Amino acid sequence: MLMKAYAKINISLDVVGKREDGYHLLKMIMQNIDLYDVVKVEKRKEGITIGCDKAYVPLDERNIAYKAARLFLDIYNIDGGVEIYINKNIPVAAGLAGGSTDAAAVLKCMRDIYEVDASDEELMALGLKIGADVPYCILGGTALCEGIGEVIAPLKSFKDKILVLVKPNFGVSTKEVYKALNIEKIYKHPETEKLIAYMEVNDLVSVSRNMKNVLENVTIRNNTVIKKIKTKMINLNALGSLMSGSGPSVFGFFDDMLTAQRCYEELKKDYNEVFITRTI
Ligand SMILES: C[C@](O)(CO)[C@H](O)COP(=O)(O)OP(=O)(O)OC[C@H]1O[C@@H](n2ccc(N)nc2=O)[C@H](O)[C@@H]1O
Ligand SMILES: Nc1ncnc2c1ncn2[C@@H]1O[C@H](COP(=O)(O)OP(=O)(O)OP(=O)(O)O)[C@@H](O)[C@H]1O
Repeated sequence: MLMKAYAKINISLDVVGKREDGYHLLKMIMQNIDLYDVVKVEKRKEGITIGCDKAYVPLDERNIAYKAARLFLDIYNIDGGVEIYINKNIPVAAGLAGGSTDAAAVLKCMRDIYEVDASDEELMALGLKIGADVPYCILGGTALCEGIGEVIAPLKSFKDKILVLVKPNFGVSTKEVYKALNIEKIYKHPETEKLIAYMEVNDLVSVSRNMKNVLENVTIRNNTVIKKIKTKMINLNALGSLMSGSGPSVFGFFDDMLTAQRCYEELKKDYNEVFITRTI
């Protein structure tokens, strides 16, 4: 079975508290984009094997898709295995939920191929054991995510918005970014309700001007290139530009394809991983 596993961007990301176990309480607007890995899952008599077309992705139990398969087999008491192959197009350690979306696709494929009668909610609860972004990746689309990411309310679709996405030539550790955040020192929080209202009336200009991610300043502190990309995008007529998740990927929204194309061409001169895509 083949499945597209879509990347996400954060149109906003707010941290509103901290749990006793150190996990942060969030309020964020998540949005799928038309950039995806292709995940192939096939039934096997026993064992879990992972293959991938990119050498830098781990192929053993460190792969989050492996963890998803292991958990699924254990929880549903399945006497069998799977062979997984990932065509990796989503940049890694990028703030785009690349691993989480693969894990979500594996859970959904295994539900089908092993004919397990599990609801999306049940799969989301299972996904949460693997990572905080996995429940959203199971549902996808446009959504407000709270809790540590697992309390999900679907929002009106915000599809077909053009964006340019740049992944600078380094990755960041989500764990380290959250560790370096001082909640008391968050200077400006996103106005999430206002953003949702703009999204509901498809007002891309106002959404772009008000996007905010409180992790941005943390990641920028050690990686000034993020600021540089944001400025360049704005100078190339992006309506607004923001870092996604814990970074370091940066995206900018555009009114039209021609302007986006121009920005894409310029950024391509300096960065290897540049994409022109749409929200879906
Ligand atoms: C930055 C985001 O991508 C925004 O969607 C997510 O919050 C991160 O989700 P994720 O990568 O699936 O996170 P996990 O794999 O569960 O956790 C990685 C690390 O990030 C930190 N973490 C994650 C989620 C959260 N709500 N609070 C946290 O403090 C924890 O230290 C954890 O050890
Ligand atoms: N299937 C997978 N795809 C990509 N990376 C994976 C996968 N499984 C494990 N990893 C490892 O997970 C780490 C984080 O990669 P990932 O691409 O998921 O980060 P991310 O996009 O920043 O995630 P998030 O936005 O959820 O924080 C990397 O160090 C990578 O080696």
